[in-house]
Amino acid sequence: MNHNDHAIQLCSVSRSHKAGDSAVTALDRVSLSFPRGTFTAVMGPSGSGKSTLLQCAAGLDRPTSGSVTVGGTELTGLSETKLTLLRRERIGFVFQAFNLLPALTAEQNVALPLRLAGKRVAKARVREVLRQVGLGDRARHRPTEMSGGQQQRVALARALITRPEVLFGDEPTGALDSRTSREVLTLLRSMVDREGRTIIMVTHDPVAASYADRVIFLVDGRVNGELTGASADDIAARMTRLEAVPC
Ligand SMILES: Nc1ncnc2c1ncn2[C@@H]1O[C@H](COP(=O)(O)OP(=O)(O)OP(=O)(O)O)[C@@H](O)[C@H]1O
Repeated sequence: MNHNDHAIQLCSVSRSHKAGDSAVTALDRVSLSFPRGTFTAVMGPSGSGKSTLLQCAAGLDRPTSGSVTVGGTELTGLSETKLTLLRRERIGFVFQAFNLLPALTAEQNVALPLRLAGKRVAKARVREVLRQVGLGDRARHRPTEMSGGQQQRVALARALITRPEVLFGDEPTGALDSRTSREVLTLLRSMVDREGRTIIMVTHDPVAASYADRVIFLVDGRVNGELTGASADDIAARMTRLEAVPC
C-alpha cells in the first residue's frame, strides 16, 4: 500500500503538557496509519491519550514532536490559517455533544460550515446529505423537535456537507441510548462500506468499537496493540485486561 492510500499517517507523534514543574506525556512516539475507506476505533483506559491522539490527527492540536500527514499534506509547519482551512475543508467532526444551534432548523445547521467558509449553499446538496442520514423529511425541524439520535444525525450531516476526507468522532454515541446508538453506528458503517469514507472514532463502548474494521488500544500514551474484525466480547475482554494493569 503506498502512502497515498492512507487518509492519515502519524509518525512517531509525541505530545506532552507542562503540569507545574513536571511534564505529562499524553502521547509517546505513536506511529499509525489509517487507510482510506476504513473504520477505526480507538480505545484505552481513561487518560491513555485517546482524545489527544484524535486532536493531533485532526490538526486541532500540535504534537510536541513527530509528524502528522493528512492525505499527503504534512501538518507540521502549517500556519494556523492553513491548518484552519485544512480542518474546515478536509476534515469532519462529530462529538458526544451534538453542538447544534437551537435557533436554526436542521438544514440551516447543516449548511453552517459552508456559510462560515463563505461558500454558496446549494439547497439540493443540503437536502441530499440530510437524506443520506435518513432525515430527508426533517429539514425544517429544529433540534428541540428531534430525538437525540436524530440530532446526532444532523451533526453527522453537518460534518459531511464539505465532503471531508476523514470523519473523526469523539464518543459520537456517548449520549445516546443503545438502540439509537446502534442506528448511528450502522449509518457510520454504511458510509464506509457504500461511499468509501474514512472514519476514526474514540469510544469507551466495546459494542460501538465492534462496528469498526480495526480497534487500536492505547495505554499510557502508547499503542498497546490492535484487533481486526473483533466482536464486542473480544474487545471487552481486551479492555478488561488493559484496565487491570497495575499503575
Ligand atoms: N491540557 C492538558 N494539560 C495537562 N495535561 C493534559 C492536558 N490534556 C491532557 N492531559 C493529560 O494527558 C493524558 C491523556 O489525556 P487524554 O484526554 O488524551 O486521555 P483520554 O484517553 O482521552 O482520557 P478519557 O478517556 O478520560 O477521556 C492524561 O494524563 C491527561 O491528564
